[in-house]
Amino acid sequence: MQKEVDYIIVGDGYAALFFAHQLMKHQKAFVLFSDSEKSASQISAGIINPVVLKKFTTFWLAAEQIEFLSKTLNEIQNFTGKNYQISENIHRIFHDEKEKELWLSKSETEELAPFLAKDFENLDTILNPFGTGAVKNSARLNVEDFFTDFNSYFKKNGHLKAEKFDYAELHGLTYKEITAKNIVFCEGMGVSKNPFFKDIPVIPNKGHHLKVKLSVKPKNEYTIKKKHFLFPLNNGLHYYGGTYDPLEREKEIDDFATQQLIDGLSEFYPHSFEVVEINYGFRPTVKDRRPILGSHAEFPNYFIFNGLGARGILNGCFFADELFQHIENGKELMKEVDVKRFENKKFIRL
Ligand SMILES: Cc1cc2nc3c(=O)[nH]c(=O)nc-3n(C[C@H](O)[C@H](O)[C@H](O)COP(=O)(O)OP(=O)(O)OC[C@H]3O[C@@H](n4cnc5c(N)ncnc54)[C@H](O)[C@@H]3O)c2cc1C
Repeated sequence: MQKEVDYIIVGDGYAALFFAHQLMKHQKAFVLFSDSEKSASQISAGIINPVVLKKFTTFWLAAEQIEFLSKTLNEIQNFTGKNYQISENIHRIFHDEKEKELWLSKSETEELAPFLAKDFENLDTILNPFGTGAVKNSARLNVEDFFTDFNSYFKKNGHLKAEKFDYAELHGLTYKEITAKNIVFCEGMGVSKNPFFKDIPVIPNKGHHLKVKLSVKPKNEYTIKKKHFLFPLNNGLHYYGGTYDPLEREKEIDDFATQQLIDGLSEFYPHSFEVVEINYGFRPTVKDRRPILGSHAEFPNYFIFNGLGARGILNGCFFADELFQHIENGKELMKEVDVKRFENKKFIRL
């Protein structure tokens, strides 16, 4: 039987789920295609962080994105019954006194005052001779429950198509038995197989994380950051990651990245730990570090939502609304994120 919907969403990561939430909120009919592969989103740390922790700077729209995420997670709670925000601030371990001074001076600036706490702390169990600084307004997403619950919600409400979207079966706005008004492609690095958007320059940046069993657990369970993030999971294990391995493209675990993580953790965790699990994923990144949104030049009802980079949660949440407002209400896209910025470049065939 033929089915008519407002939207088809292709993909099941942060881009797809935050866009789906906009559709749920505005009572639009939709189906979402999920190929059930573990997405980069599902292996992400879930860190919500307004500060670049190498240089102690903030980034484009950080404050607006943090505020919007909090509002959105409250709205999502109305559908799934849970709020996935874990309000645990990041504690950045200082490498030396100089870094501490830099943090302090930055915390006086108008831009960073809302984010950099001035009272330093010394944490138990780990090595932090120069102390740690807390990032105010940082938090964490309960990644596992977020994806499990959305999946159940989609199943229960008839939104989920648990299959790979086969581009050859798409004819205009009809896909097999489904006809849609719009199609939003949210495939992360899977975009390279999409005949309509494959030439958009989305670049993979591979990342690994470990799940570890710590022999001595910190008394206060903060999110701790030195080279990577360490934080507790629900099951007694800790998450440690992730690496940035931009030159790696193989779909397998890299020994080098694994060792980098073991060394990184050993640097500040002086007790024994056991590596229980290793995972990897590919961040969809863009050279200009801006997401990619907008419609296809020839097929105006085909949309791309990609390029979320290392900030899938903040970018995904904020720009899902931008894209929805653009499609439904004709709101102009910010030029920084509009897919049109790639038009007229010779490597693009839009
Ligand atoms: C180790 C690591 C740690 C990270 N930590 C954080 C973090 O702490 N905070 C943060 O904000 N971000 C983090 N990120 C970045 C974040 O994961 C990405 O920005 C985000 O996952 C991108 O989301 P996406 O929805 O665009 O793509 P993806 O998460 O890759 O999702 C796309 C999905 O679509 C599916 N798909 C593709 N083609 C098809 C098709 N034809 N049919 C059906 N399904 C299809 C894919 O299989 C995939 O499941 C991390 C990334 C990594 C690798």
